[in-house]
Amino acid sequence: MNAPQTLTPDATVPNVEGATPVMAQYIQLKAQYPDALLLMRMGDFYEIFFEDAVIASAALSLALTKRGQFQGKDIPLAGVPAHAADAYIAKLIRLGHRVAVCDQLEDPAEAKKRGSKAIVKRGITRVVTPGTLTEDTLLEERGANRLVALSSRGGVLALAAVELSTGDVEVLEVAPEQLGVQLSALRPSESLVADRLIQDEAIYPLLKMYGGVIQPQPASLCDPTSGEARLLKLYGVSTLDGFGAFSPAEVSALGLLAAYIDLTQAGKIPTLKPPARVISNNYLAIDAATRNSLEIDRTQQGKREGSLISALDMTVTSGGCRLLLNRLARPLYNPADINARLDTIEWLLPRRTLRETLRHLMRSLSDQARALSRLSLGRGSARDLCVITQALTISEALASQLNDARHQEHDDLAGDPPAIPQEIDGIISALVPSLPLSQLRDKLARAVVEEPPLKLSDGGFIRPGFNADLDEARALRDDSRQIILALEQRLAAETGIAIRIKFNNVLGYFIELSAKLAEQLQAQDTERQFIHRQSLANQVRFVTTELIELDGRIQRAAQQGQALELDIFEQLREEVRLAAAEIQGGHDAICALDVAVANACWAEDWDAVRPVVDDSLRLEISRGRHPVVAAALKSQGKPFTPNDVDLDASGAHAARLSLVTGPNMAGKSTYLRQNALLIIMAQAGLFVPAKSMHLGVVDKLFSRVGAGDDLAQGRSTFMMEMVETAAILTQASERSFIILDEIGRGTATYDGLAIAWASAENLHEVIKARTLFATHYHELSRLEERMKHLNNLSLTAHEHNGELIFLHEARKGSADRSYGVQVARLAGMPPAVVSRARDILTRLEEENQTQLKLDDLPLFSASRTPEPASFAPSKVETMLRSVNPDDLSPKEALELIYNLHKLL
Ligand SMILES: Nc1ncnc2c1ncn2[C@@H]1O[C@H](COP(=O)(O)OP(=O)(O)OP(=O)(O)O)[C@@H](O)[C@H]1O
Repeated sequence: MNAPQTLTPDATVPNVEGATPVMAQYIQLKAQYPDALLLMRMGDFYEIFFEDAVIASAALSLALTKRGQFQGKDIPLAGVPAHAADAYIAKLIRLGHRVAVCDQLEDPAEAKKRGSKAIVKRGITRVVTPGTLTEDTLLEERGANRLVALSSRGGVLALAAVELSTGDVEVLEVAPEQLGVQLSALRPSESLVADRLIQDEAIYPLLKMYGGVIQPQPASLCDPTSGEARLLKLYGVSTLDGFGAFSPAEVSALGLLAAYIDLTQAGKIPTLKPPARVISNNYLAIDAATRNSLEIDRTQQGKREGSLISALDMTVTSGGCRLLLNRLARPLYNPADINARLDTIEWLLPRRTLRETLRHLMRSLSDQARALSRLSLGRGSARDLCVITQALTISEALASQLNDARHQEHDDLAGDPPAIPQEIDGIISALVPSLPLSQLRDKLARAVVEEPPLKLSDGGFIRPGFNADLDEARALRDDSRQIILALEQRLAAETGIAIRIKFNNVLGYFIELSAKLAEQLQAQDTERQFIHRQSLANQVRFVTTELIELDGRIQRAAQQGQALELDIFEQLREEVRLAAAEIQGGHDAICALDVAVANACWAEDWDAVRPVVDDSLRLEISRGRHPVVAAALKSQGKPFTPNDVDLDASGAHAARLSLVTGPNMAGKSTYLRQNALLIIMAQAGLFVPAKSMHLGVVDKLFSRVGAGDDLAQGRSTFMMEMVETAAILTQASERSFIILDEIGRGTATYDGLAIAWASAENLHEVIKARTLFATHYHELSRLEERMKHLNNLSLTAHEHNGELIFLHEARKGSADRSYGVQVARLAGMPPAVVSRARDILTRLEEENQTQLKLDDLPLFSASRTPEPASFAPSKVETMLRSVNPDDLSPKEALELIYNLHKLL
């Protein structure tokens, strides 16, 4: 990752003395964006000069040459062909650079009219940064690309996020200890952060880990009043009230986004949805370490393959896939909202033919959201218009399929029509276009050819018959070509020489003859009809007055045709832009439909069921399966053993904490993770791989499963383990779900056992959350006798003729041994080491080294001594630390006092 740099236009006037006009233009533009690599369009190339050329040539393996001198030194030069620029830009972005793209703002012919020395007008058309990409070629198809802004006002921290390619904007207030949860859920590619917050010791490491490329922002940009003004401009509204009430911190963060969009899009305004205010309490909180260890969207090695999403994803559109990812990244908390999603899947599940038809229709869709965003940013091509047309047509077809299914039911069943899920109802209304939108769709279909060229400049994308003026210009151009042909034939007949008329961009139309024929022509051309234009090695080129005239006519017709096409494109683009909100609504509906259909298909394939989700404190799963491990085993033709879990935080119907023991490799980790993953799926509103599941919603999910070293932060494995366990013990509530795998194993046996024991007691007695606690400390199983709401589970294995057989079955009771030595043998340890280990083990067991007098210990509650003085900063201290008194207005200072008071 690059070191943070500022990306702000610089107003300093550079010294261009002695530079050629083009170089002066380059230097002036570059001075405005000193931190971005400047690519300047010159003809068919984007040229890069000076230091940028050196950097880009090394990064892109380009030849580094020179062009002229400036202030007595050679000017380094590198260049990339304009048609391939996107690929080069993508590479630079991936390497952490920012790229300012400078384009020609007029036709070079226009510049020539101002005089032979006049240079073409050029300007920065956009600054490409990781979080503001919109080009398909630069984006990951199935992932979100977010830009976030982090700001604080009056002691309140706020995060705003935008996904430019789909127009989604979110904003939320976030408690400092929840920043990791929220950042890791958003996974931004780029973060705009108020300068002051970067200095904050608690915040910077989180940004470094989850924030993507960090862009510090000066305090002046964080001011909420100017932020509000920028937002009003961005949304084209006169007040933000229509979007809801935002706190000064939220407005400040949104204002940072607005400023950056303005800067990087060179003033072009994207069509964004109104900012959605995220209430963190409406979602299941999953902290970053838990998210990592559960491998929701990628494995710990960073791969999609092997993650939860890769096992579940049967979506057929990229927007649907992004939505599924979002839903898994941020599962819901409110049972009613969860059940609304589940209703949809339940409705779709038995309707297999309908599902197949819907999938078939959706499969042919291109990425409509991204096409729309390009069009609103003044980019995009005729192909993007086709994407919109096709999406609107398919939307209607999808709506009519859903409607038919609804009516069919009505006909099939006597009496009242069955209730259709609310979500499906909403999807249908969003998919049926309003009259103006369906008229726009028809117009687009009439206007744009079926397969338009990639680039607008290639022309030919408007259908014949759509615009009379265009048809006329084209007819003239085509007729003229006929006339050229006729002229060629006439001249050939007149001269007796096989005249060939050719065309190039420099000369226009010309006659080209071999040197020998040219000599013959000139010899017989007494009237000097043929004017010499150019001599090449073997060819000579001529023109005639008639040919020059014709050339002019043809070029004018072609230019007029092209200009007309571009005009029509602009008009259509504007009409699409004006209809953007409705088009986006339809797109969102398709994504939701895709996710629901995909999960219904997945549920059918995997025999998944609808979880019963309510506000109890239960977790009861019968024959649950790990979605990823079961799929991996199935692909190897191996079975997966389903397992049950039964927990109740209230302790009324089942244990609150299950201690899971069992030999190595017996499946403890798989069992723990499987239950956490099923909770995530259920709260994301998805069917789950089990025979049945009853879940009282979980507020926070914690997983402490095999942490790795975090050497970058100077934390050892054991330290990481303790940091994560501490986070659980301080943040979990009765409504949380916790999985703890072998805590305490990274230190000496007694220390580890003592920590594991005390943690288990604390979870049972104080936190009272539903917990699965896997351990190799078999001594802990004795806790079952001492604690009312704790039970023992074990994953068993049999030893048969020296062979270990794993049953992978979670049963009541505890395991007596770990079979570690046998597992070491299975892993291929040298036989001598295994045999020696066996001897040592027997000896140790005989000596009963770990036999402790633990039964004499008083219970946790009884042994609790007064809490030692806490060294961690209090919430009041944290809030005070996060403000800079000099930044506060009197109103904000007052607000801060109120916020501090609330913490008491
Ligand atoms: N329910 C199951 N059905 C079938 N195979 C399973 C099941 N659970 C686990 N396995 C297989 O057993 C292997 C080991 O499982 P896991 O890592 O969960 O064991 P463990 O008890 O946590 O081991 P250790 O104590 O050594 O960390 C898995 O990779 C998987 O292939």
